Amino acid sequence: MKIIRTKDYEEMSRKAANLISAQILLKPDCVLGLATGSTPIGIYDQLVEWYKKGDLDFSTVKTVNLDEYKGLTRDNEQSYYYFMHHHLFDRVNIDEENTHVPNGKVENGDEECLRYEALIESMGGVDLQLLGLGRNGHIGFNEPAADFPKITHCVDLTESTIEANKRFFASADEVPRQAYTMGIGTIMKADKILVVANGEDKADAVAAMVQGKINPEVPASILQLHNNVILVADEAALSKLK
Ligand SMILES: O=P(O)(O)OC[C@H]1O[C@](O)(CO)[C@@H](O)[C@@H]1O
Repeated sequence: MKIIRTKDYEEMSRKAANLISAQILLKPDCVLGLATGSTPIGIYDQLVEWYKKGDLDFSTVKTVNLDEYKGLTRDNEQSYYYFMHHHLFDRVNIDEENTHVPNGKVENGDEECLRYEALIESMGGVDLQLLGLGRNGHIGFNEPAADFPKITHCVDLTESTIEANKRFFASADEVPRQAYTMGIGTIMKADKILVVANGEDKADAVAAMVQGKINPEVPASILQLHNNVILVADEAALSKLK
C-alpha cells in the first residue's frame, strides 16, 4: 500500500482529488466508485472547483456509489443519493443516468443487491474506488464480521456506526438500522483503490488496516492484499503506524 502523508485535511483533500482528476484525464469514460461520509466532502469541493475553472469534464464519467441506507427515500437529506447530488453530481456536468447509488427503498434486499452487483459488472467494473474508513475499520458499510462479504448485500449496522453517524440525524433512533453495501469482494475487484482518512479518531483503524492482521473483524485490512491501493491521510490519522 502506498501512503501519502499530508499535514492536514485540506492537503489530504487536494491530493486525493488530484488522483481522481488524473484518472478522469487519463480515461474520460472511466467508472469511479464513490464514497460518502464527512471525509470525502473536501475532495468533492476540490473537484467542483477544478470543474468550474474548466479543468475537469465529467460528461463521460460514470459513477457507482458504495452504499445506501435501507429505507430512506432519495429526497431524504440523510440518504446517500441526496448526499452525492448535493456535494457533487448537481455541481458538475455529470448525467444523472451515469450515476448510480443502491436504491434504499427497494424492500427486497436480495433483488436490489443482485441488480447492483450486475450493474457494476455490466459497466466493466470500477477503475478507481474511493473509500473512507470507519472508526471500527469498516469500508462501505462492511462492518466487522466473521468473514469478508463477497458481493453487494444488506447489512445490519453496528452500534458503533450508528453512534458515529447519529450526528447527521435528529437522534440515534432515526439512524436506519440496515444498509445496502458493495461487498468486500466487489471493492477488491476495482483496478485502483484510494483510501482517505483524517484525524486522530481514525488512527487506530488506519494502523489496523495497514499493519494489522488481515482479518474480517477489521474489514479494511483486506486491502493489504490489493496490489494498487493508495492511502492519503493526514499526520493525525497516521500517528499510530509503527
Ligand atoms: O468519513 P466519515 O464520516 O468519518 O465516515 C467514515 C465511513 O463511515 C461511513 O460514513 C459509513 O458509516 C462511510 O460511508 C465512510 O466511509
